[in-house]
Amino acid sequence: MTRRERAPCFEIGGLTKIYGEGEAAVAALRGIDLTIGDGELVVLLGPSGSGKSTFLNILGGLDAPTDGHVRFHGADITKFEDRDLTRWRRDSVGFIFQSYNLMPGLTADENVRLVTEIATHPMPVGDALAAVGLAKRGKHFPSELSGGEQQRVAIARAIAKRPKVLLCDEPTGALDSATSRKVLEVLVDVARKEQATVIMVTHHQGIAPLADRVIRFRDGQVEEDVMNDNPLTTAEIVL
Ligand SMILES: Nc1ncnc2c1ncn2[C@@H]1O[C@H](COP(=O)(O)OP(=O)(O)OP(=O)(O)O)[C@@H](O)[C@H]1O
Repeated sequence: MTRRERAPCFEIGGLTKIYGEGEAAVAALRGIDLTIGDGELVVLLGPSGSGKSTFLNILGGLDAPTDGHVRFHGADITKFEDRDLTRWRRDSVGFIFQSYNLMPGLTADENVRLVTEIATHPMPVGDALAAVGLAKRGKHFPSELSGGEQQRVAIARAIAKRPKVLLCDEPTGALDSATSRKVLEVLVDVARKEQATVIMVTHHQGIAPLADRVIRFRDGQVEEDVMNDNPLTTAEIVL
């Protein structure tokens, strides 16, 4: 599907984030204008400190901008009361981080259940683990799983609530290339099947050809924004 055919998921305008004040002020985002379509798979690249994580955190309602708007299906999430923002985040957004953030004292099943118990339309825990190829590992604790398996549990946890949006910050940052490929395959596969909008921050240029669109940040601004009408599969990319 091309950009013209997609309904807008996020409409972002004048997005600005300044941390600190006076001499210590750091401008992390300097007026970002972007429209991201429903179901789009976006890879976000850019040097360290260019504002990628800040952008992702604001889109996911984890941080507030200094100025600008973020409309999600028409509603400006930056204007939401805390309670509405929390509910929106809980219902609509799945996060996947480089550090898997699993609860070490809970099994894979229990880690996923933490989310399904509070979600509005969750999938069964077993289905979420099956979707990431870990149907038989539900009774295992994180310490009994490899890094790639732990990240797949984190993906299962993120997709189990059937989020409209998946925000991924360096999801393969801690993984070797073979494991990265497996994790990306699961991520892309479930995102396409569930028709989630996926925004993936990475330092790894090799991941970019997977995306429908590649956006590059520099100094808190969009330096480049390129559509890709023929994304490669995870088997085809060079990692
Ligand atoms: N809580 C904070 N307080 C002050 N400055 C911050 C804070 N968070 C981020 N920054 C600054 O904002 C700028 C953008 O940071 P951000 O983490 O968004 O960049 P990034 O592109 O994700 O970097 P990396 O690739 O290294 O993760 C950086 O200069 C950073 O030092």
